[in-house]
Amino acid sequence: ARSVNKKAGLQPYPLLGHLPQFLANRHRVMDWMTEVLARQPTCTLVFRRPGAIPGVITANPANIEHVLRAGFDNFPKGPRFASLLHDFLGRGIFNADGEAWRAQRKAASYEFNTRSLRVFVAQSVHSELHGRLLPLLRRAVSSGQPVDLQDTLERYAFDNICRVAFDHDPRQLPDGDEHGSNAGPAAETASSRFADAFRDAANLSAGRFRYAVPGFWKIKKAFNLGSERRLRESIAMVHGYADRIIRSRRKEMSMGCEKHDLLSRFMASQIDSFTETALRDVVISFLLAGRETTSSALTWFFWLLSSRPDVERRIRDEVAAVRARRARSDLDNAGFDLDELREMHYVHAAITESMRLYPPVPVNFLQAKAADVLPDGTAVGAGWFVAYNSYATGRMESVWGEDARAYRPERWLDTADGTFRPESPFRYVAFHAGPRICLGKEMAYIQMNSIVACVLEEFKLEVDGGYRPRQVPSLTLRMADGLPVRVKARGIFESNNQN
Ligand code: HEM
Repeated sequence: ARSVNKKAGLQPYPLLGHLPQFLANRHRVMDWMTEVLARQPTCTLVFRRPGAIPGVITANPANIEHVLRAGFDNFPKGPRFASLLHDFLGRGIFNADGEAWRAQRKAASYEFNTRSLRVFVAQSVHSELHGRLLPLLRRAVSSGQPVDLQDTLERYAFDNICRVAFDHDPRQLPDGDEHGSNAGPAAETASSRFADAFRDAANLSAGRFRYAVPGFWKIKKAFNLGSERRLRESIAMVHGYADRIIRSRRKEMSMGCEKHDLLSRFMASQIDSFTETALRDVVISFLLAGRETTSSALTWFFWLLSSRPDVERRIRDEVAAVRARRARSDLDNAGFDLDELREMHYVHAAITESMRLYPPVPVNFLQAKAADVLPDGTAVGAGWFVAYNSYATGRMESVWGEDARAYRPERWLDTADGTFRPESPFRYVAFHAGPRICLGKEMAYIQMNSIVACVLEEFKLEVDGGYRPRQVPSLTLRMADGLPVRVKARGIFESNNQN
């Protein structure tokens, strides 16, 4: 009787609150939350655990709009969230509130909106794609060895975001002419140690969110034990490495060297107001934001696509049509420029639709400063957490209609002219919404659309039909065992109508 009841929603146990139901469903927490929220009268649950302050979890767009926009100042990330990530991120944009956040947001928004950054991003995406990712897939075709697509895309994204954030190349994917394993550099280098330490620091920091006894990590930290010791070591490695890059960049810039990456732009415009530690915090926040998000999005996308030849065919048709419209002088250009990517409405819709069902950031926590009442009437106490669940919101029939669970890129296209129609960001909350909406959204789409167009033009990625990925909701939604794919070349003479 205490499980989900259609009328009354999920009932808490005396003393134990919702903890027993939560623990019983831990292995499928996102789908469980979706079922629970779908049965709540307003897609919102007051969540109770013994000995902890309650909180609200919602998949209701009106509530989401309230906490992310109208009530923005009352719903910061808050000290609880900030303390978990502070050792790693300091007061970088991702982990800051109030004035510290506002100043960084203002400076970063300006830089993210320049055309020159967009061009620099497109160049970095192009060289990583054509110089490394596509050659790696060609080698996988020849060797017949399966590739872990999730790992490969994470390496791709890390190389890419490091270049964009501070013009550094950690070489997580080997160059096109380097042979050896399918992914990963042959020898351990300072760069690969940095990348490994970054991965550990991100995973171990995320692990702090998962303790059954919430503050237990603080005791381990005080005694420098186990995961907290490893976290301390990996953070020291990441910080030391980033500090060295920042110091040498300062020298280069004082000698008049002009660079286009985010760190150099920040240094050029904010040189007086940002200390070296503040610059490092900003860079690390960017690396974290760009590392696992696009790779998570594309991993789920390619998995969905592997059972949808109809969608794959429409993507290939659209990409071929864009190529066919090219002027003769451009025929040798292997990639797609920004204008061509903008013409690919179906590609854009197919990726967007995939993130509706598998948002890279599946849940996001805020903390109420003062008591408030949400638009659906839910009362929130001071200090409570308020989480919006993007995974559940993307699957609510009350938001998306009866076919909410179906993967249907067409729902994003104008029926008259086939152009992409954006949704309200409070219904489609994959990129967050309101004043803190993701700064890298456009950059992410340049990267994702380019990869999808170029990979599907040349290859077919096959996934074993029985493969059911297990989800790990870390900071991002990942597959516990990666995504093994077999890479097949598309024949040169293959018609677009075959898959
Ligand atoms: C598919 C790809 C991506 C998705 C789905 C995504 C999603 C999000 C979400 C949900 C947030 C809010 C997180 C929070 O407040 O806790 C966010 C913030 C942010 N994202 Fe993205 N992101 C993506 C790619 C990127 C990339 C490539 C960058 C490049 C640096 C980036 C930069 C940022 C930054 C700087 C913030 C913090 C904004 C602020 O707090 O003012 N994102 N993103």
